[in-house]
Amino acid sequence: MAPRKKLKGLVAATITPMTPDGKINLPVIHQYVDYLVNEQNVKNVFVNGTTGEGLSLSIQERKQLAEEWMCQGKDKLDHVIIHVGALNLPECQELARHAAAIGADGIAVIAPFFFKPTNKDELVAFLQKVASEAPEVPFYYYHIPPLTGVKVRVEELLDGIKAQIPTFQGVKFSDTDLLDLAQCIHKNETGEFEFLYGVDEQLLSALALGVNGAVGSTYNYLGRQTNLMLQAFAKLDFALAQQYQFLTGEFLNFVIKLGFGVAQTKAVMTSVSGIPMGPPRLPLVAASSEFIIKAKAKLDSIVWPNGD
Ligand SMILES: CC(=O)N[C@@H]([C@@H](O)[C@H](O)[C@H](O)CO)[C@@H](O)CC(=O)C(=O)O
Repeated sequence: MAPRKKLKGLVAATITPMTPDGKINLPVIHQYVDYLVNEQNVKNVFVNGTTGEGLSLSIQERKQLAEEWMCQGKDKLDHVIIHVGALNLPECQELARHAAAIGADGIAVIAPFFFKPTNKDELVAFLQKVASEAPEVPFYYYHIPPLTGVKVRVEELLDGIKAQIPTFQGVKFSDTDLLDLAQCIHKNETGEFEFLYGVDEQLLSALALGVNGAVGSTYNYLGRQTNLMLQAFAKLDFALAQQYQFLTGEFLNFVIKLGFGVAQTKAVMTSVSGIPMGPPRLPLVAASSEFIIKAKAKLDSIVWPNGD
């Protein structure tokens, strides 16, 4: 087997394009891949996660989307990570086997959040049963306590994890607890695990702690500017890196006040890229036209450093 390319840099948490009548819109993905690669310089994707409304899709739809991303991303994308988390173990396992069969570069799993694991051992037991169905595929734990309500600290979860989950590759860390994140990276002295940060408005702080990359919704349409922030950081030009973070933050601060979630992300992406992302699926409802106009005007008003 060829040595695995290390996952670093930006990963777009993909949106699931939908038709106006609410079906998944697979033909759009070809254009979507080209847009990410050519316009945003983003070559990694995280499919069927939060932004992709993964938990609102049927198993069949999730498989079709995973297949389409693999097919359209071939020779264009570096990493296609498929989120296979669900509320029940058999569905997670089925999706993990499917992701392995289609050659996914990694799988990720959130904690189940109806009946929740109450401690590290229960959570790891669940993750292990999913990971073992795809024994050749790198496994990421998707930590997103604001949505799952599962607050097991990741630094605890890491202790002994490789013995229980030999494919354990890292964590998609979508939480603001930077103490937990810092302790994870501190424990990862040998660098065997990857940490991908998931709170886009705070990425610069996570870079300072040593994360390998980031998975997020805004890298769909602010990937180019965020990549420039990563470059500035790598060159130790912290003042420039801060400017980029402040400006992406200015946009997010503005839209968060208006009410910002996956439905609004779909609308912003449609308006920035011109690719029709369609409406979200219930219980989410489409962004208002007032939101779309205000968000677009805000984005257009931002003056990026060096005219980028
Ligand atoms: C709660 C949430 O949706 N968080 C987003 C962020 O990218 C978020 O949209 C961004 O930081 C703006 O707040 C990601 O962490 C989600 C994500 O990566 C995914 O779709 O799987």
